[in-house]
Amino acid sequence: MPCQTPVIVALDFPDMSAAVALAEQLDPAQCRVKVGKELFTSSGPAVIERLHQLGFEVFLDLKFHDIPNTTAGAVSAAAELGVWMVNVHAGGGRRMMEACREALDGRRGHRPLLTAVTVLTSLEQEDLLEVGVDIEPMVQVQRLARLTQECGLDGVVCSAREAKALRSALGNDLLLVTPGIRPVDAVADDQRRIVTPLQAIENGSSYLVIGRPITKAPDPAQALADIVAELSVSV
Ligand SMILES: O=c1ccn([C@@H]2O[C@H](COP(=O)(O)O)[C@@H](O)[C@H]2O)c(=O)[nH]1
Repeated sequence: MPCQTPVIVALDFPDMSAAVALAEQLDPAQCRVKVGKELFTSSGPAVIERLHQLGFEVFLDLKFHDIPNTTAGAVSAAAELGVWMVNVHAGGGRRMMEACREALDGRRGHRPLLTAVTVLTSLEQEDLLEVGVDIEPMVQVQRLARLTQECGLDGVVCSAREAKALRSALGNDLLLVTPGIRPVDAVADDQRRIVTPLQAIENGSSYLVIGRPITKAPDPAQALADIVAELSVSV
């Protein structure tokens, strides 16, 4: 059965056996899964294949950021793996994002969704200032989201704090993929621009990326079920 919820569980584990052990506790009808830099670096395409065998759609979250030719090749390689979504950094610029979109459009067969990271959810205004971006995260996110939309990508990765403003500025077609999700009683960890699951949906998020509040819970399946139950009043 295809996934019925907007939840994407981040499988941030050091190896394939730990990631698969967690995934086996989850139901592919209740969530998609995300493979990031740690897991993919340790395990490679084999972990994607195994997660597909378990019935999950996979978001390959490698946040490619390089020159256009290199990045277009990387997203094409991700498409070969059959992943559901792949992403780049919007900070790579217009020509990079257009090259990636064109590479996927020119493919035969499976085409993953292509999204671009705007401002990482671990960053706040002081962090941006230190790297020479002297504006609020909200303004920088809107600037990069507009550029992403102009380049014809499917969506952006942002905080759900920015979702409402993006919906009014850019409409309903752009997918808003939002990490930094924390249930009310959860710790923020290294995240800074956090939002609860229900508030994220109310703000206009398309997908909620949730890692530690589920994967580090005593009962991950129950933690996921609790979040899905919270959302079912609004989805
Ligand atoms: O801006 C971003 C982009 C990606 N992420 C990724 O999402 C998960 C969040 O995990 P939590 O344990 O729920 O904090 C993680 O894999 C990040 O690499 C993000 O947090 N923010």
